[in-house]
Amino acid sequence: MSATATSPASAAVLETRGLTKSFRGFTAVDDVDLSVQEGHIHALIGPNGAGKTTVFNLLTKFLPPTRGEILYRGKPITSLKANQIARLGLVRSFQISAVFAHMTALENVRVALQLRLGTSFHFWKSEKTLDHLNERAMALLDEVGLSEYADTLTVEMPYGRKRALEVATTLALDPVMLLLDEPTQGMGAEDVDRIVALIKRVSKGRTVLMVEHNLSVVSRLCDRITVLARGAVLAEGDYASVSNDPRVREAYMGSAENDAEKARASA
Ligand SMILES: Nc1ncnc2c1ncn2[C@@H]1O[C@H](COP(=O)(O)OP(=O)(O)OP(=O)(O)O)[C@@H](O)[C@H]1O
Repeated sequence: MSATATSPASAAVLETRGLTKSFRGFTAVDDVDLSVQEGHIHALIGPNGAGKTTVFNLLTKFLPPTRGEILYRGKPITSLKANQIARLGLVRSFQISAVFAHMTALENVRVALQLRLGTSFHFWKSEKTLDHLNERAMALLDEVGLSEYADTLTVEMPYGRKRALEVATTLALDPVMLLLDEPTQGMGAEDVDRIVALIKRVSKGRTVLMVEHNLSVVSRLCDRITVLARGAVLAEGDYASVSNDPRVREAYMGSAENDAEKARASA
């Protein structure tokens, strides 16, 4: 989606300016300027230790920055807490703890819907309200392809399906923007394909920022990619441009060499 000529800044949903995080003198994230455009699926990639998780944790308020600013639709949100940005529509997904193992898939989505509505217990005693909730929860399960798992205990669901359930519980919060932390981590090829299709589907009308190691997933899904190396932005662009960038190739190779060196040293 391109910015209009008159208001180029207004198309950014999430931005950072000079975002920096130091851990006892070690700068893990160094002066990062990021701009995620409305409607994009944007990936944060980079070799091991590049600072991806730290940036993600800063954006989702799991960590406070040492310096810099975070803006949502042009307004500073640097000092807001995770629940406050969730209320603005910025919702983090893919935390396996976000679903309750001993509840069914349907119950999990219903709890997420109740959390969003946040109304009193008394309110939930109405049969009509409960019916409405069940309907909405079933629709969300259907959206992520889990209708047939509605009455299955989460603990008994295959790993890939649990992650799809997390997407359903996230959608229950009605996000404007989804923040996904390694959505295909630990998955086999079949589950990866399913999650790719799912992210494509649920990204319609939304903005997505994801940290992802699997470059094939990134190439299939993402409109824009920011490559981090040693805490700083090394390159940015679409998949073709960043994957052909010699600096990006070198950063990945360098990290592979470092890993090999570490492995040799510890052998
Ligand atoms: N709490 C912390 N205390 C000290 N150093 C940290 C902390 N968290 C991260 N780091 C360091 O910051 C750097 C960036 O780490 P981060 O986990 O953000 O990288 P990453 O790109 O997500 O890596 P990976 O792909 O391996 O998950 C690393 O050198 C890491 O050791």
